[in-house]
Amino acid sequence: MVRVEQIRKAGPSTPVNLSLILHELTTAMLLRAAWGKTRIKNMPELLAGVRTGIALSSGFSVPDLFQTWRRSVLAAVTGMKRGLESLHKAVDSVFEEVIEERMCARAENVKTGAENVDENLVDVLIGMQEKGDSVFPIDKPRIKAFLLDTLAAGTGTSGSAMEWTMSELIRNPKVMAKLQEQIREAFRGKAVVTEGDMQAADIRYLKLVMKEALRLHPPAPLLVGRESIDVCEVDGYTITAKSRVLVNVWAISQDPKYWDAPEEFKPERFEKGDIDFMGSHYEFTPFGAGRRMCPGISYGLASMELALVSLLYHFDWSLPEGVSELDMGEAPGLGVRRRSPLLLRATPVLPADCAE
Ligand code: HEM
Repeated sequence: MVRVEQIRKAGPSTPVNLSLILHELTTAMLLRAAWGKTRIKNMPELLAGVRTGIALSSGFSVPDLFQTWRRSVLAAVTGMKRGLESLHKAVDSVFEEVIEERMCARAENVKTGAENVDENLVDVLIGMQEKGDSVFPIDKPRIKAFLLDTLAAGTGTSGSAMEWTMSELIRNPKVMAKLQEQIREAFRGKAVVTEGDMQAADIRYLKLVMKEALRLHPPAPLLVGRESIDVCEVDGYTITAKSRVLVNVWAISQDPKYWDAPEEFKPERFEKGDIDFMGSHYEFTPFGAGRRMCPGISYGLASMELALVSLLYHFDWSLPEGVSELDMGEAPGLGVRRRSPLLLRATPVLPADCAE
């Protein structure tokens, strides 16, 4: 799971770039689930294209302010059209190759009568295309759009959630110590912690820590933009029909109207009460709400739990020598990423030590 060996190799005195490790990990995990491999050719181009797509599809853009023919003219003038075309060029050939490869593998399996034991998301989508669904027909462009959506929505978000959680734990050593104690107690003596171990253990404090990190650092702070269907009034402002609406989850989840000492990292605030992130408590919606709510919530939470447990079970974490305070600044942009990479020292803790 987490590159425990890679981190261990760095030794306790060399800081590891945890931001990089976590983002590579989430991308590799998603690629494996989506199309069955963790590395592909043109990977940097693909990931750069995905980032461009996120930037172009989120936030404010001048063409959005107009609803007439001016929108398409402005899209050309402001470079938005050019950006979308280069994004298409970067990602389309990669997706084309992946789909072709899986189609050949499926055809080969049919020919030889072999079972597809490693079925992945692309296989499932091709299967749906072959069956033909009259209500929700799937064709190749839709498969590509689905892959792009999953890659864009599922990698940066999980990686960012993990790196902010580790950042808050470093800043709050008592919380880190309490969590590590529970994790090491739950998995006493195990050489590695597996998904099965995690399900059996159900470490409640970890869930509270993750909730609190997502409250302070929601990875998609403005959610996915909505369009109003009818004219409506909010706080005395008239919102016309077909307006682009952005919901500022970041501000809402730090609003003192709903949260006591909102700027403090206090996982215990979730101990009592039933606030969860399933979209029915509007003061806390890091995964959004309603029909466009994150469909990857279970996958995202499970991978976050497993990565955090591995990091906290196997290592003690500290700031690099000579650094007394962690930079908690956010990078400009619409995803809330750290301004500087998270560099930390990792001191290995042997499973045998956890059994003491
Ligand atoms: C901690 C991790 C994650 C967080 C915090 C997160 C958060 C979100 C949020 C806030 C939205 C927008 C919801 C709305 O507007 O109501 C969203 C949409 C989405 N998420 Fe996630 N997500 C995470 C992980 C994932 C993963 C791992 C996947 C895929 C495996 C995924 C797939 C998607 C998809 C496909 C959408 C819909 C995009 C669209 O509507 O076009 N997410 N996510």
